[in-house]
Amino acid sequence: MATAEVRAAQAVEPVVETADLTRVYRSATGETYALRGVDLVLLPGSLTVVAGPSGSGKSSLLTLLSARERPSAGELRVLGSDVAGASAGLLRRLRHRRIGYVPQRASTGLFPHLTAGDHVRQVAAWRGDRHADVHAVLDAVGLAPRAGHRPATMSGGEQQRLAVAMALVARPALVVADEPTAELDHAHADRVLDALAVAAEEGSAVVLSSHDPRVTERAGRLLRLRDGVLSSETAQSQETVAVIDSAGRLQLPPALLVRFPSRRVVVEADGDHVRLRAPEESG
Ligand SMILES: Nc1ncnc2c1ncn2[C@@H]1O[C@H](COP(=O)(O)OP(=O)(O)OP(=O)(O)O)[C@@H](O)[C@H]1O
Repeated sequence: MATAEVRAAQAVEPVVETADLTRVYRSATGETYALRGVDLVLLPGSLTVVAGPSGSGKSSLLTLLSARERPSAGELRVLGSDVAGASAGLLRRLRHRRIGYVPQRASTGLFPHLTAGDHVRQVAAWRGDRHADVHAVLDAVGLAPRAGHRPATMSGGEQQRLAVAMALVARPALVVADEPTAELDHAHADRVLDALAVAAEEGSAVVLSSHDPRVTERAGRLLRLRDGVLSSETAQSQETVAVIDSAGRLQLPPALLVRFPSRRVVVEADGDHVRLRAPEESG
């Protein structure tokens, strides 16, 4: 008998929801399908790692999830906003106030005239937190001694850690980091991963991309991309956490969905548990 036990928890609003998400780059030489129909839900308090070979679509996915670009097709809701239909102004406010983003090349998000401390203070102000503990945020990524330095006098790894500090200050609801440990030694990579994990524990939805096994093994949830398609998903805990939308619809992960080929389910309530069972075959 096919059954699936789903923890009866309070419905949690997803931070990101995608359906059939597609990204096509068009150029004079033709079209490149970077993402082909990605279905994904990111919940508050989660740490998700996206892995996959070079060119598999990781940066394209993270750019969309951070509301930096619009999808070519499919649905993308970020913090309640439809990214395809939202105005440019609304997306800019969303990015400034509620989304921390670490670009693959950290230097692209830095201002030459600001010190490391000023960068973090500026982002905290965008997020409406003028009393953020800038020293603590820099210290979390091992950058407190560099608070007075400008980007030109910082190494690539220091700039990357500064980008992480800017992404994390004032605890945005969504943190998106594109290979945030690529330029770091093991000790600093661990420190950055610790800081990202703390953000997830404190309620942010954190999603990062990486090739590094040291990063992927720390993922609460590991998604593998291949040729723009999500090829597998692994959760560290064995618990199945599904999403119930406001209309009461339950989205089962693909591994459970196959247990219900008729797309019909018997729902049984038993104390604290709700049990989903495939109906008996008739005739
Ligand atoms: N601006 C662009 N114009 C045209 N094609 C692009 C553009 N950006 C990415 N692509 C293509 O889209 C596909 C996915 O690229 P993407 O950068 O998302 O992969 P990735 O997994 O992040 O790679 P890497 O690990 O090397 O950073 C690749 O085939 C890439 O060449």
